[in-house]
Amino acid sequence: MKNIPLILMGVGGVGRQLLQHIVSCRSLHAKLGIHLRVVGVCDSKSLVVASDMFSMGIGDDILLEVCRVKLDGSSLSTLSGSGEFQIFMNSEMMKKMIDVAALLGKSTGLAFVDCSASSETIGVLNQVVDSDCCIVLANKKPLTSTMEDYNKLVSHPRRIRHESTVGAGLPVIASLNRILSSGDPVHRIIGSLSGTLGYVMSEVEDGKPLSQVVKSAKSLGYTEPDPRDDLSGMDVARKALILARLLGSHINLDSIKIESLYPEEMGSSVMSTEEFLGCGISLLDKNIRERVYQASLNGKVLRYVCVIEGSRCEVGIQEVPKNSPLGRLRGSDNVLEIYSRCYSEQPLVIQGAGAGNDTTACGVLADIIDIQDLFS
Ligand SMILES: NC(=O)C1=CN([C@@H]2O[C@H](COP(=O)(O)OP(=O)(O)OC[C@H]3O[C@@H](n4cnc5c(N)ncnc54)[C@H](OP(=O)(O)O)[C@@H]3O)[C@@H](O)[C@H]2O)C=CC1
Ligand SMILES: N[C@@H](CC=O)C(=O)O
Repeated sequence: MKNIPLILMGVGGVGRQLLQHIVSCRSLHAKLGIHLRVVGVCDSKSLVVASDMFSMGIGDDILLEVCRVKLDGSSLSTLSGSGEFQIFMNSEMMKKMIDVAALLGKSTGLAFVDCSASSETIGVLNQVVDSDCCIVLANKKPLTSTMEDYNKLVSHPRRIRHESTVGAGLPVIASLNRILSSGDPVHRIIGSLSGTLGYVMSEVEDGKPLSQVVKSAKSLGYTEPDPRDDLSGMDVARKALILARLLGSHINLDSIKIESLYPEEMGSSVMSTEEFLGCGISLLDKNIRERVYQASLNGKVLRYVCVIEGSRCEVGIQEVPKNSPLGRLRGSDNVLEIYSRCYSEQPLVIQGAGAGNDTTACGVLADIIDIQDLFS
């Protein structure tokens, strides 16, 4: 049986769903000759590490209790069953993860799975690649930091997987890698890459107020922890940057033209997420309703579109024909058109659910299985 030891960072919507998938896929994975051994799980404050990380990992009953505890909003330090695991808090966490990476990385191998939404994980990830660890990301921030961080993280392409950073569970990165590795140059990507903004645009088009729709998107697990990351266009810009860098552009986030759906006065330095959702956002209802109406007069609909073409990389609202691939998009679906030498007249089109905890966690799990060859 091939053992894949892993540490999960982030047990929010996606991380919890991943743990549940890992537990429920035990017999399927056993048939494939694979065992996923979870040796550590952390959130923003605590790290739980298996006492016997070389052969046992954290038991499934405890992994499911981790999910229950986090869903209740409690701290991981309230977990029962001491002896099987140890808990490290705050500043001890990072040191412990790097120690575990040094112990397991070059012996059994170890995968760090980042399902957080934080840029604080970049420091750990940068260090554990030096211990030959693998990295699997749903979190876009590590790949959208500086070019130096990016180059370090992708320096061993076999050891990094990040399919869920763009299009959730859709095979976007894998498809692009296949095209690029065959020498077929990609010259244009256009698409709708935000499940939240796709859902928002199609629901607003159906007459619902933006403020109500964004709250639904949050409760459906589509938004970032702070939905302003979606509404500012920043989350789509991160996806665009990941794609542009994959195509070979040496650009940073500040090279991307980004249209925000809210003004600076509603930014995170001015009001909390709760204040924004409680009263700020309803002030945006009228403007978007008018824009939708104006577009409809021309037989068009609004979509939040990402365009990458040569050195041009921009994300923002466009009026598109109702009866076009972008215009027909509904709900949280993403669509991506890829134009290359082989796909010149008719693009390669990838479409489907582009957000949600289940599909995202499936994408992460498939990435972990995809690196199985690196483990014994
Ligand atoms: N939801 C979706 O449809 C998709 C999400 N993604 C990405 O998946 C990631 C997770 O999203 P989601 O689960 O919705 O987010 P949540 O906000 O639900 O969960 C985030 C988790 O990360 C933890 N965390 C925060 N800081 C750190 C840190 N420094 N170290 C370790 N853990 C930390 C949080 O801890 P605490 O509980 O203590 O706050 C929380 O458990 C995001 O990066 C998102 O962009 C990607 C594709 C689709
Ligand atoms: N908030 C994101 C989640 C996936 O990356 C989105 O809405 O697309």
